[in-house]
Amino acid sequence: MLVVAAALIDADARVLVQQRPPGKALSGLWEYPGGKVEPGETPEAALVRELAEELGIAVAPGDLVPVTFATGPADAREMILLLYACRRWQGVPQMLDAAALAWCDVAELKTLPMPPADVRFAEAIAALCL
Ligand SMILES: Nc1nc2c([nH]c(=O)n2[C@@H]2O[C@H](COP(=O)(O)OP(=O)(O)OP(=O)(O)O)[C@@H](O)[C@H]2O)c(=O)[nH]1
Repeated sequence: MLVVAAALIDADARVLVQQRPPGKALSGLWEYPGGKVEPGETPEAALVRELAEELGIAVAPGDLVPVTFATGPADAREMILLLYACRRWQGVPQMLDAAALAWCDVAELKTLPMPPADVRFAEAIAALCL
C-alpha cells in the first residue's frame, strides 16, 4: 500500500498536522495530511487530490518536494509512506476530514502522539525548517 503525506510549512516555519477522527484506524493520533495512492495515480497527483479533499487547498504538483519515506504495517498491510514538503498552496486549510488541525513548530511536533511510521519525520522536517 502506497501512502503519500505532506508537511505544509508556513512562513513562520510551522507545520500543519491533523488529528485522525474517531472511527478511523489510529484515531486520535496526529498525522500529516494525505492518504492512499489510488490505482493509476501518480503519488503527486494523489497528494494534490488528498490535500484538496482534506483541507480544501489547491497545490501544484511541482510544489511538492520529496523529503523522506517510511515503511511499516498499516491497515493489516505493508505500507510505504512518502513524505513531501510543501511551502506554497492556494486557499486556507480547513478541517474537512479531521478531528482537529494544528500549526506546530518542530519542537511541538516531536511531542505529539503520531502513528509509528511518522515518528522519525519530525527530524527530517527540522532539517528543512532550520
Ligand atoms: N494520511 C496519512 N496517513 C498515514 C500517516 N502515517 C500513517 O501511518 N498513515 C497511515 O496511512 C494510511 C492512510 O490512510 P488514510 O485513511 O489517511 O487514507 P485515505 O485518506 O485514502 O482514507 P480512506 O481509506 O478512508 O479513503 C492509514 O493506514 C494511516 O494510518 C500520515 O502521516 N498521514
